[in-house]
Amino acid sequence: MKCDREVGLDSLGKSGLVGYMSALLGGREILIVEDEVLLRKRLAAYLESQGAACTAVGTLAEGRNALENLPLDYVLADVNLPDGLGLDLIEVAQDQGEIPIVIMTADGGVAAAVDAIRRGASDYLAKPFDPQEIPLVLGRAQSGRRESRLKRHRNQSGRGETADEGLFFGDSLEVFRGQLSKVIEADRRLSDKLPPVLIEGETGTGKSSVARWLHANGSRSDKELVVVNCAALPEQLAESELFGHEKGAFTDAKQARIGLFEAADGGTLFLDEIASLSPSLQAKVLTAIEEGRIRRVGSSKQVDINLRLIAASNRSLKDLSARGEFREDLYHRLNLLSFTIPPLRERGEDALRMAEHLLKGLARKYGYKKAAFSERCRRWICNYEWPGNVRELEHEIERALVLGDAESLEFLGMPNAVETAESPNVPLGAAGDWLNPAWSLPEQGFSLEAAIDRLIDLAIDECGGNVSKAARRIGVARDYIRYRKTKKGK
Ligand SMILES: Nc1ncnc2c1ncn2[C@@H]1O[C@H](COP(=O)(O)OP(=O)(O)OP(=O)(O)O)[C@@H](O)[C@H]1O
Repeated sequence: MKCDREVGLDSLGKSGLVGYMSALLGGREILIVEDEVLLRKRLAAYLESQGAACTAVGTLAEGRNALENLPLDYVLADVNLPDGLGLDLIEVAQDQGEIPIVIMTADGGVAAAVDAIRRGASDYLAKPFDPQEIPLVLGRAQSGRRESRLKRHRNQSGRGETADEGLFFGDSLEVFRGQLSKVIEADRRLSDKLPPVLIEGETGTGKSSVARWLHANGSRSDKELVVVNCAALPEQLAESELFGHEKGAFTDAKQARIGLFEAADGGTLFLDEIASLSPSLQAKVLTAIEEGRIRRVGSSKQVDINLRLIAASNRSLKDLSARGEFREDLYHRLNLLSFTIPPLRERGEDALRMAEHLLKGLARKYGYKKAAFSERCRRWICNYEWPGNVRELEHEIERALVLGDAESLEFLGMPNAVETAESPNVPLGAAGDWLNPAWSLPEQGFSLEAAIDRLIDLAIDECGGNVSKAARRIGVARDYIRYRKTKKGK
């Protein structure tokens, strides 16, 4: 965490560095708490030469007093002070409006540095250090503070209307919303060891959106949400991506790295398309959930983790496990709190309400004050099958808004005469229909994008979740499937 490892002084260039320092330190009030007189004076002289105003003291009591009474921007504190530990100032700095505090540790004081960060220090400087490092460390501390503020702000607003605003439930998902609220209530009571949640539904029905909603409205919203598209994980690296690895665990493991489970510790891990994981990884995920522990690749040690796991699948895990294509034990573990989001075509008039909700957001995004669907388009929204579900609807609206007449929106490929609500629905969503040679393009149009996605899903499904095999089966590169999946995930 020493600054020159992340932001090289050289990389700023001399004039850039001078500008950077004066912008950072000019007019700033900095408290130095250091009992070594010479170092204290040197630091103060350097910071003042950069335009900062310094208060330099030598004891914990003086440091506490200054923190409680002066309007400070930053604090630099030594660990060992004659009357106690400088680490005790971390809490005081936080109470005084989260003033960034950097701890100066003695030579080789790694344990103190780790302790300092754990207790909430912004960063540390290991002695001896070059005073020129200070502005960079303080700069990082300042942006870290900004980020945590922003995050808190987002979470606070996400807890109320804003999180709801993004997601439209409507009448058809009202029961579902009630169930999700119950999960959130139960979470608040449990606080620890939250049971996993499974969300199933066709592609584009909103599984990822619901996972984000659950996180944003839940008790862990101030912690990380780590999203993993299991279908896009490179096969050979999937285990180390999920669980991390030790240095030298495999040829390219030049450094030890934590995995996504550890990254999500304390927060939420969302495993999208969980059925794409190999059986051996499914077993490891099960162990992680049940024991609350993971093991990095190449390590003999286990690491405790405490997270909320949300898994999603656009294929029924029950069916897959009945066919032996998904581990039954993992399915049962996930099935405890499971929800299925219905496809858009089964949500009745909510399809139109959803379209209006999406249009509102998109019109705002593109700066349209007035935007509305044509009457024909409204009928089309109610009649069409929407095999790509909400995603397809959203893309159609966005395309129409950008390319067409915003005040009377029409979708590309919409037939001239849109039937009334009584017209029969053509089952565009089923894989067999458009693969059948006797099939012809239906009057009301057809989504090629959704057809490609469906074909890919079908291939993955038939190849037991093995993406490489699926790619060979439909004659495309594995990367193409990953590209489509990543594109969809956006
Ligand atoms: N209830 C909803 N309200 C508002 N927007 C929604 C809703 N459901 C889905 N969307 C939008 O539809 C798009 C697709 O949703 P999402 O990615 O959550 O679907 P998904 O089921 O996870 O898809 P996939 O199975 O392909 O991963 C997103 O842009 C999302 O914002």
